[in-house]
Amino acid sequence: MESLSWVLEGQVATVLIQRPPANALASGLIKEIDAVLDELETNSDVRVILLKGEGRFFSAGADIKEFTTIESGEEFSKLAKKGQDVFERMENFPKPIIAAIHGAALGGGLELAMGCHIRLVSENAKLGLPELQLGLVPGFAGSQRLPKLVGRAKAAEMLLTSDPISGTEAVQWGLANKAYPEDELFDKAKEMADKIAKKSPGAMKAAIELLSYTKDDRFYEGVMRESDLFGEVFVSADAKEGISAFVEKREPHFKG
Ligand SMILES: C/C=C/C(=O)SCCNC(=O)CCNC(=O)[C@H](O)C(C)(C)COP(=O)(O)OP(=O)(O)OC[C@H]1O[C@@H](n2cnc3c(N)ncnc32)[C@H](O)[C@@H]1OP(=O)(O)O
Repeated sequence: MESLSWVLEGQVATVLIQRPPANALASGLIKEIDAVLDELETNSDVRVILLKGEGRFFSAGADIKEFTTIESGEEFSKLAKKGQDVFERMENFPKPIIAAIHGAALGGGLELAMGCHIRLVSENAKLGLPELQLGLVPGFAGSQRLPKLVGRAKAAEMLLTSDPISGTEAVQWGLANKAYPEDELFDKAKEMADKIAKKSPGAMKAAIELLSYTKDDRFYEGVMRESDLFGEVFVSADAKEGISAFVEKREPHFKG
């Protein structure tokens, strides 16, 4: 694997995203996450998974530079579907997955974190879905998971303003479980992972299966619609402007 590694400490597998400078989720990295899940699922020494990012951020989202190489809306929708499937697999994964988020979890990075069962954050982390700043919409099920966690009004604010919230706010808003000073985050996350790892694997698997019944058919309809709209919006002139503006490090000017 190029951008992902994992190490077993006790019964906890710590998975590290290693794709400098921003741990951007290129399509290859999403496939690597899927492949790592295969390994972790069958390895009976692994009881709990702790996911974190190397460097300055957890993950700054899908790889915006890779977007410039995608030509059709269909291809873009396909990219979204792959991310949706992998993050859905994570949410239903038979072993608990904890995200330890420092720096930033933006766009696809936050969608990855929302696919985890528990989110621990640094107080100063930035969490958001800034896709509209690029002339896009979320594509990895964020449009459906975020309102379930924070409610529709706060999700609307986060989507429409593109402004991130801090780790401290994320806990107040129900998006994250606990916030810590950044230098304590990984130790605290490992402590929680070790505690959970002592539980019965069979009971943990059953508990996770039970949690999945809180999602209804509308969620899956919304996720399908999201990948369609992700592709439709991508072919607009505004999306081209938003993506170019990011690459050129300037403000976008959307004409509609
Ligand atoms: C379906 C999913 C869709 C999506 O996920 S769309 C993407 C949503 N994410 C975003 O829009 C976040 C974009 N990034 C940012 O807002 C900022 O960056 C940060 C807040 C994460 C960090 O800001 P700062 O500390 O000022 O650093 P910096 O110079 O902007 O970034 C460092 C390097 O990282 C690259 N980078 C950051 N995010 C991404 C990304 N998402 N895809 C590709 N590259 C990214 C930059 O370009 C730059 O690189 P260089 O040093 O070569 O100029």
